[in-house]
Amino acid sequence: KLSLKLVGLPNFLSIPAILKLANALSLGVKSVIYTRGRFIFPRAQPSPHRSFSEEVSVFDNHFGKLGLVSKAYVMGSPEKSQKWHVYSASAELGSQSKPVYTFEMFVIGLDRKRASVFYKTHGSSAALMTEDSGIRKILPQSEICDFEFDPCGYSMNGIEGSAISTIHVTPEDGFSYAGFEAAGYDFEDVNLTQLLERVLACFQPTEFSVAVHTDIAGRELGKNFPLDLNGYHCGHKSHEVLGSGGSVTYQNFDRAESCGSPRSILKCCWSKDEKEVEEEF
Ligand SMILES: C[S@@+](CC[C@H](N)C(=O)[O-])C[C@H]1O[C@@H](n2cnc3c(N)ncnc32)[C@H](O)[C@@H]1O
Repeated sequence: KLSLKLVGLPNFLSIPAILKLANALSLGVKSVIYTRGRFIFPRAQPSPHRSFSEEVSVFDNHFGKLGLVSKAYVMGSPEKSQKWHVYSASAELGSQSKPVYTFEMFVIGLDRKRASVFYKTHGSSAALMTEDSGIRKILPQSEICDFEFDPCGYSMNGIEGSAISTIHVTPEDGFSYAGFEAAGYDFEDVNLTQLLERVLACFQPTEFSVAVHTDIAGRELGKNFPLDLNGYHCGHKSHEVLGSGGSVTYQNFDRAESCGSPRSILKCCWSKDEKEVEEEF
């Protein structure tokens, strides 16, 4: 299994190189899944990243030749600009008995104080950012390799047995966002709602979306998740069955303007003058 997280501009040039290396090891492709958020300033992007259909045709060109059958979806509310694009291609229906779950969160509009942790200073370090942001507490048993960018920004990869996690933070005010992904965890052991709340506590975003992917049909976790989340309004929820027999559940959330509940882990301290990322369609 090979997992690539591409932050910023996706780069598909690695696909032929990966297929060539796999071929040299006599490894075939059983299934492929590609997910991405919305297209921001699509006309300013180089081909094939101006639209999802362009990206899908590149994937189909590579994986169709290998006999994989593909499906592509755009998930999310028609009223929301935030979307979840999913491309899936597979050679056969999954035959394993234990599902592999992937949990992805995309948070937008970070609380300024939380975002300030991810700015390089004289005394800062990636390890301190991991501690001070609360990222260390998200999956406390994981081994973390973290990196601080100059003048700001943060990335980490975590590993815990066969499970992995990754976080990438763009803290610049006005267009701040962060991505979190955890794959290979047994979400019967790791409570998904608590995991989600630990990620939210690090960033306290104005808006976020969650996607839960399972590679086996009928083993969805996302259907009744999250049950109850204080401080946020649940938005549109969508569910798609993938060609491989797996599925994706996707949901948007917006911060409630008043969150007086004593159970809330979130502070209502966002400023209304923070603007959403501008975009073109
Ligand atoms: C978390 S990084 C994304 C890095 C991504 N994992 C990569 O390898 O390109 C994005 C944040 O780091 C900042 N940054 C600083 N130097 C950068 C660089 N050389 N490449 C990418 N991002 C950089 C950006 O302004 C942004 O806030």
